[in-house]
Amino acid sequence: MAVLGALLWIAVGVLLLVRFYLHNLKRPPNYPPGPPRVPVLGDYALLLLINGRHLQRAANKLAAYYRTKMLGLSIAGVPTIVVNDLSLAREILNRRQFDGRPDLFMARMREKHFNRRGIFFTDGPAWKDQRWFFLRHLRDYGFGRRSEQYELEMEGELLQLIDVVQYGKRYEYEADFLAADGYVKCPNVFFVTLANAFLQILIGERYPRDKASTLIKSPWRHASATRSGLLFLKNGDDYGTLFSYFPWTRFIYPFSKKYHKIRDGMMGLCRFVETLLVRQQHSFDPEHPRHFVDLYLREMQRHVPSEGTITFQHDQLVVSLADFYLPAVAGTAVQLSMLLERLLLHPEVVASIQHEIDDVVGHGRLPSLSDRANLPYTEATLRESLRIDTLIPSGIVHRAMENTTFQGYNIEQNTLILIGLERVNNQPEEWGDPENFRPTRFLDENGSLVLSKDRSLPFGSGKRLCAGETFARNTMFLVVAALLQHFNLRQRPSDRLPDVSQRSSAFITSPEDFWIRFEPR
Ligand code: HEM
Repeated sequence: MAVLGALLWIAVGVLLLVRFYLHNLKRPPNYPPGPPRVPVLGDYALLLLINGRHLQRAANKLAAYYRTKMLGLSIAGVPTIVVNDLSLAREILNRRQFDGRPDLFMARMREKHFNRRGIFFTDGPAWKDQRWFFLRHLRDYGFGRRSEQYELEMEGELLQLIDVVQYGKRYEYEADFLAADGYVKCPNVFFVTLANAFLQILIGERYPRDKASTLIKSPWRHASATRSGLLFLKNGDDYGTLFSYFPWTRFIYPFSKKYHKIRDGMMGLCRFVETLLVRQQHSFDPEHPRHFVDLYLREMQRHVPSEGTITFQHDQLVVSLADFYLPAVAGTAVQLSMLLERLLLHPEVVASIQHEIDDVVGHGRLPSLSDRANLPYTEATLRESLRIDTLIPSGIVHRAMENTTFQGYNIEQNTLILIGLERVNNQPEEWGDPENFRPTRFLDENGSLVLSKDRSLPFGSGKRLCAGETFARNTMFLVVAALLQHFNLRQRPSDRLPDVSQRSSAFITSPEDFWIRFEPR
């Protein structure tokens, strides 16, 4: 009897082991090449071990080891595919089955009550309604078509920026980004300009220079809206962080520290958006919508929510607006800073841009969007910066919405899909010398811009293409052209040249904050 009992226990043990193996360790059939499945954290632990500061580069290393452009991983038991090739990336981003987003806890951390809201990390009808509404109504304000109003307002902001960097601090809060010796801190110096450009579109208001401290310093315990947003961008990661797979780890030190940075960052940003909304709601008249937020508030009134519908509600608006504010201000400021670092390393590029602007625009007025077509070298430099310094190294994670196949491999529903945008934009087979910052790669022998030469994907592609691409490109062009028309770039004599290999990467890639002087030409 005792032997029978022992045999029974052994059989149960073996069955449990087989079940554990099948569920946790065995790679799914016909799955892209990659490492064996590791229990618990899965390949996330492996990526952290290989390069914890840069998960996209860790995935590149694994892909090179397995000689594949499509790496099959398992992140805490969730099948995950990393695509590291331009044509595969284009193909997958343009297949509707891959337009989903996973329901990550990191994404839920962005909402007061941990609901899934906004545009970045939602899918299905709620995402479609939000994205459509935002783009439909922002299209006329520089998000699609050119907008006279946006361009006029931008001109005002740029004149102020030029004054700020040339004549220095006038208000106490400006000490945050203006030093007494005339040097300015990047990316902070761009926060007011970019926030005002965006807020004028959204709520028809800007913060004049004497009142712009709100955009830099927060009245609350935490950082300002933009710096709060940066906390989220610099502490989140491509895979959704550990909290997405084991939310309970947020209670355990040292993980709790990181958790609070992400959570407090997003709460700070949402609180800022809430205060903007309260002001608008007080004076809202549905008969006379004044700006985008009024149009949304009117839609909220019209929209009778059916059970389970979450579109056009207050909390949805807050997170969606945060999803626009975050890249429009924090993201664009970081991208501009990375470009300035490149320009410090390449004074010959600065000289060529200045030469072009002097020829085409002169000094009597600021460069405008009408000049863009006549400033191909400047435009090519911006494109080269977006390519070589890919802001979001793995894009925003996608989700397979149904069982399907891709390149002959089986892709299960709910597989996570990461597109190695940084790798794609720097793939040697595509670019020849991707490591060189060379704007002329986008020009022909006459110096004209050839758009077909720009195969980079800094903004993604397909239905989930960045919603702010046009706005970002236009705004960056205007800022860079205005600054280089007026100034040369100088570093402190004691500072070393930027080392772009030292940038860290989380949800976005970003350099350490640095100081620069805009010296009048
Ligand atoms: C240099 C600046 C920017 C870069 C490099 C960038 C890049 C990206 C990338 C790679 C994605 C993910 C695409 C995907 O899921 O496949 C994205 C999504 C998005 N971007 Fe941007 N972006 C920038 C600026 C902006 C601006 C200025 C805005 C709005 C004001 C914006 C709004 C969005 C939104 C709302 C999404 C989510 C789209 C969706 O899921 O449907 N971005 N961006």
